[in-house]
Amino acid sequence: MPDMQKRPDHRRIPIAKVGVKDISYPIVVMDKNHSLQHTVARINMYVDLPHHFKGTHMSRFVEILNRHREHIGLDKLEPILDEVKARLGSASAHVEIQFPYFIEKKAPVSGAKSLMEYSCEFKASMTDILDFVLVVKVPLTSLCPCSKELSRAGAHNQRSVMTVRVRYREFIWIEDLVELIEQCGSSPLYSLLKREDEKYVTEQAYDNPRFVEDMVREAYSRLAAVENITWFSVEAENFESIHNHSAYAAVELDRRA
Ligand SMILES: Nc1nc2c(ncn2[C@@H]2O[C@H](COP(=O)(O)OP(=O)(O)OP(=O)(O)O)[C@@H](O)[C@H]2O)c(=O)[nH]1
Repeated sequence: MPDMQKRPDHRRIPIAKVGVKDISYPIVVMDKNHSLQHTVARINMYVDLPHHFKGTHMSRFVEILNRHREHIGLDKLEPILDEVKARLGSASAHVEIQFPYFIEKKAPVSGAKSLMEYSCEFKASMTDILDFVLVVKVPLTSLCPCSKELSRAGAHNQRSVMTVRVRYREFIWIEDLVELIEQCGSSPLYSLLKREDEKYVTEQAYDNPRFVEDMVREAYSRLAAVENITWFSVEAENFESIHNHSAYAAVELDRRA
């Protein structure tokens, strides 16, 4: 059969990333409290393509995933990227694994247990050495300090999402990152709250007003104190309840030298 992908291309334009996107696939993630957690990811896999080839071999990405199907997790990223580079004959390879991760939380007063979902991502690239970034999105409540100061009663508050990205030397638990980031808003979120919990989190948020700037500065201080983290970025987006737009802030620290 003819193989179009192998044919030459004469435009002299190399492609930085080409591959497959949004493959739904079961994976296994290390769970701090239950050793392993099975979840379903959306996976993207890319390679670079030199200018002289017409196309890449899309089927080979999926073949490689299938070869590791028994256990696709953090420890498999390096072997998968090595294999992608070798099978596709590329100089670089990238894999992005986005998945929902569940953490059991206890309501602050009643102790009622519930599962909270956190959107996470493993982003790994390989040229000569592996570059790995862990991404975790943490939803929070934020309450506006300005509104609290100005208003005779109440203060506007909203759901916020903080996105933390880290590079590190030694393994970091998703649970520990979530716990660190949850300290940075006005109050954490829970899936299940009884009335006594609702009173508690409402008052907690009122007692801890935070601008979006306060949230990223708080996260910066806490993450910078963790020596194991070599690079991080933090974004906060507050889905304002008095505006039809969001308040946003971002910070970054790079200690790789
Ligand atoms: N490169 C490329 N392939 C595409 C695209 N859209 C669909 N495909 C299909 O991806 C399929 C798999 O390609 P290959 O991996 O080269 O398949 P193959 O030649 O059977 O496999 P190998 O022998 O391992 O190369 C082909 O049927 C392509 O038509 C595209 O935009 N670019």
